[in-house]
Amino acid sequence: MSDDATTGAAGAAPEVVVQPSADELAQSTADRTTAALAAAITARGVAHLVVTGGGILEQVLAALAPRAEALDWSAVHVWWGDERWVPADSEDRNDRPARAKLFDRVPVDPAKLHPMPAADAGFDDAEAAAQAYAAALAEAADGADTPAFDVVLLGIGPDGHCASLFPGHPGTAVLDRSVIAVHDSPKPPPDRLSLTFPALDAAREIWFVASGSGKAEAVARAVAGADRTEVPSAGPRGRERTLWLVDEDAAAGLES
Ligand SMILES: O=C(O)[C@H](O)[C@@H](O)[C@H](O)[C@H](O)COP(=O)(O)O
Repeated sequence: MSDDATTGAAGAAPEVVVQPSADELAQSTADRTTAALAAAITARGVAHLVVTGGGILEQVLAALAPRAEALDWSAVHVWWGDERWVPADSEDRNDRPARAKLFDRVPVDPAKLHPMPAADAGFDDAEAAAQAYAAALAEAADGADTPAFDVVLLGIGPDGHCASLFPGHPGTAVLDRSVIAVHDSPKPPPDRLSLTFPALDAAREIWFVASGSGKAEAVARAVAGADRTEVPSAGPRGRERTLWLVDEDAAAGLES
């Protein structure tokens, strides 16, 4: 991975877009996602989307389903930014609501749907599963470690985490891999898989989506450019765009 990719220094400065409510945030983010993926397909014949778990992101995925006709979903690769290290049928899996709200409802190519491995998928441990996911990313990447994701949709925790990169956790210091196993996560369940900063920084566009007053302080610290080992959401920056898509409650701590 290059120095630029590891530091994020070359990434785009954050831009903030505020919507009046969570519903308007979900609807407008779905419109924006549809347009960005369609533009990627027009330009390159293929699009790479990264999704994660979380309440507002589930609303965004649900809002994408009725817009399916505006997009050639068969040309979209879907990757996960993080996943909980639990069995495939666990309610805790991030891919379950994502499939139920969107990917079971649109004509995505099953070969282009890339869930992170489940804990009962036959890997020795989460580390081996992380390596396998890194290999799948590299295989789709034309010589790089990861595809240049067209859109990465990230939620943010009240503590400032994104994906499964948590404040002060060892994962925030990993620069030599695209995927890590995470243990002792402060947010349950404790064992997870996550993309790393270098993998996220390789994206064309990173979009944080945040709703509610519980996120206001973390949003303000991240947008102000806190140390990413302390406020991980301050870290990832898209090469072309870093967008903060927030509702008024989540924007409450931002300077106007
Ligand atoms: O696996 C996870 O727990 C998520 O990927 C996590 O990073 C999530 O996106 C944020 O915690 C925001 O979640 P909420 O929107 O539900 O607060």
